[in-house]
Amino acid sequence: MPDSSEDHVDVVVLGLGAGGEYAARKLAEAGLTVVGVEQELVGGECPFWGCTPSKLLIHSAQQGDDLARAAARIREANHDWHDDQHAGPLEEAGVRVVRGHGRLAGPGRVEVDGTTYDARLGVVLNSGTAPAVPPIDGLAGTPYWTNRDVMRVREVPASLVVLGGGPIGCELAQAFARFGSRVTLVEAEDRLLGPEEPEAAEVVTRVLRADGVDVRVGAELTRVEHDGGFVLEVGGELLSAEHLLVAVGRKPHLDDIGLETVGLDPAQDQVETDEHLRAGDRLWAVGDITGRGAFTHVSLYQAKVAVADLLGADGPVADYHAVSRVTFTDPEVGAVGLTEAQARAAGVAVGVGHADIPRSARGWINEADGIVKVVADTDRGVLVGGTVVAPYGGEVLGLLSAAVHAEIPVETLRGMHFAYPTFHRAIAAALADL
Ligand SMILES: Cc1cc2nc3c(=O)[nH]c(=O)nc-3n(C[C@H](O)[C@H](O)[C@H](O)COP(=O)(O)OP(=O)(O)OC[C@H]3O[C@@H](n4cnc5c(N)ncnc54)[C@H](O)[C@@H]3O)c2cc1C
Ligand SMILES: NC(=O)c1ccc[n+]([C@@H]2O[C@H](COP(=O)([O-])OP(=O)(O)OC[C@H]3O[C@@H](n4cnc5c(N)ncnc54)[C@H](O)[C@@H]3O)[C@@H](O)[C@H]2O)c1
Repeated sequence: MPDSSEDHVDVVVLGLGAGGEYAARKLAEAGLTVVGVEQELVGGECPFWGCTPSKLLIHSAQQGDDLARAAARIREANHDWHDDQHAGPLEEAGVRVVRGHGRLAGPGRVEVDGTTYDARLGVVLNSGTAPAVPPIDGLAGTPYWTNRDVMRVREVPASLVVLGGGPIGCELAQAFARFGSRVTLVEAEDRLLGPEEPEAAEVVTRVLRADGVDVRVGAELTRVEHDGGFVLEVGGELLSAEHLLVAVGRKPHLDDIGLETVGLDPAQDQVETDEHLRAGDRLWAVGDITGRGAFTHVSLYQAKVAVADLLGADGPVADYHAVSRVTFTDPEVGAVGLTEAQARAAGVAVGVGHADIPRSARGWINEADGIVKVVADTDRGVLVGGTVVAPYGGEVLGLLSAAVHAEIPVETLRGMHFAYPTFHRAIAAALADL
């Protein structure tokens, strides 16, 4: 048996996260020979350690279920961390799923365990990210949790320190507080959910505190010790906790995939792509590694664009002016497009409108906290961004997403019928405030 072999195919998809899985299936269904390379579980982070299990934890915590029920539903949803429900449909569509670590080996070429796949049309890179772990004194070697570990937890820790006040930290701090843990949330910057509107961060800070979370912003974790439990030095103070969850961002899988063989820098933290998601000669990139928003729906959106390009179809080009995102705290933080600060930095003639959810009829009835904020381009008379913090804020966001995406004139939006008494009616108040 030779040590190495070569195989000729139409397309190799390197990494089968959300976008890679979609692209591989669609390209195979279009009649191409497709190899999909995956080193862990087909489907990637979202179904096994990301979106789905975290939302199951959050839902159970909100319902007042115990953690054991959430844990059982997580195992049921992801088949006990088996990827049969992802790999099976791919193989049925004709994708050859190759298990192992893939590396680019020149334009259109991918090497996996001694076999080189030469892809006539090219390679779709979807290698995604892993949890980032900061170089904090004493942290390495302790049994800290990342999002990978926390989805397997079956017993509520008496106390939990969450490091990082981004979406993962805020969502899980609230869920564990509601399960009964004593939670401390430690954020280095001066507010939670840094990239989102400060008004949204204020609400989230308030509701987390109301849930009993000790929210510490502008706080630095400088030293970690573990001896049965954790002892953590935060701003000179010693905190003890049964567990520590590290949620300080993501590290892209880019340094060990042969980027240098296609003329790209393996030390870069994202892959530049054009409007067709092309990243180089016979190379496309989709998902978190493109730096266009680390969200499943962005990965899927990009994969659709890349597939159209690979098939030579007169398909859509990638457009990011109305990227939506939701942080699934209670209340949810839904946002689309630019924040006020981003719009000002982009030189937009900014107009801003606010509404407070508690002052709306539905907010008062439901005793709900939250805000609506809309950001307009006053020269063009359209919204360029919007944020809704409200119960079902991610659903209410749909109206603002359509408005920003389709550039519906503000005057047209103001003329709509807004049903009474709904949360989305607060958008009318924010538009009136512009
Ligand atoms: C806790 C958590 C909650 C989240 N919640 C949400 C949410 O509610 N909504 C939302 O939109 N997003 C959410 N996200 C983000 C979402 O999970 C990602 O944006 C999504 O997974 C898309 O990632 P991706 O397509 O870039 O690839 P990934 O899911 O990262 O998958 C990449 C795949 O490539 C494989 N791979 C990497 N390198 C190689 C190699 N060299 N050879 C072979 N295989 C390789 C990996 O094993 C992996 O399976 C959450 C993330 C986390 C961690
Ligand atoms: N609902 C959703 O869509 C959802 C949910 C979870 C995660 N995600 C995605 O996953 C990605 C990762 O999420 P995340 O929350 O880990 O990352 P993040 O980068 O969004 O937030 C990390 C936070 O940790 C803080 N931080 C960094 N180093 C720190 C330190 N040493 N001490 C204290 N704080 C520190 C940062 O200031 C930041 O606020 C995000 O980009 C997000 O897009 C999405």
